[in-house]
Amino acid sequence: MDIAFGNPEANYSAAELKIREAAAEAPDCLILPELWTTGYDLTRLTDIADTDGGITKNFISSLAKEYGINIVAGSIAKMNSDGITNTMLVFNRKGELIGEYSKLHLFGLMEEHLYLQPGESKGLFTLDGVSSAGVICYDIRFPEWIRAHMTQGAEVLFVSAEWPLPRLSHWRALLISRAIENQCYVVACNRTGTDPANTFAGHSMIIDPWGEIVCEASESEAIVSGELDLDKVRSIRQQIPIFLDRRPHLYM
Ligand SMILES: NC(=O)CCC(=O)C(=O)O
Repeated sequence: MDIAFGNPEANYSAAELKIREAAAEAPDCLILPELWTTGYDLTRLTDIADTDGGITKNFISSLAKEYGINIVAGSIAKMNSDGITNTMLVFNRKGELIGEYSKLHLFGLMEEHLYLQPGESKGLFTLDGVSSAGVICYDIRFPEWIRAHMTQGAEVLFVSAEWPLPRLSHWRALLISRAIENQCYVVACNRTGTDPANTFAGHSMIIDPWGEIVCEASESEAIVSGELDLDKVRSIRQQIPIFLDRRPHLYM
């Protein structure tokens, strides 16, 4: 989706329409992009961040429950007692909040470090019995961070992003690499449109554990969908058993 700069009201309305449109197809899971309620209006976050994520939690929880779908609700600027974090919220089919992950690596080029606090813990959660991980945008440049999730059994990596167009080739290459090296599905959602500083790349995509693209959007707004065959993860992990062949005691 495109994101209205610093305008949560407009973004909740737009997201609701899109969620209802996508939910009509009865998917198992939906994913939204990074900072979808505010965009990168960082200088105004103290006014527009969501306190404890309360508004977004109620909003997404009721949609997840209404349609009986899992929602990886991208990330939002969440106002906490000790600052603002860029936080992913994950809801199950009952509308229960089952995962919360704050972006670990803040992206200096977009001045995140000046306005946001980094997270301190992993983004692991289980959806419909599937062990999954969620990370945010710049995090995909840190393969060791993704690996730390995969060694704990994750089979699907969800990525929410606001990734700019000039680095579209990095977006695609990094996501495909994370899928191949971890033999996992990558389900990645990136915003489209522009803000005062950037034009964004779109190209939300799903990649299978062999590195093949299951579906990919263009630079325009779109709802793209694909099917995940988890047996594929398991058979590739048996065929080329990288998790057994690792020699981590020599890696430091
Ligand atoms: N929002 C982000 O974290 C952007 C990361 C990015 O553009 C990159 O090149 O890395």
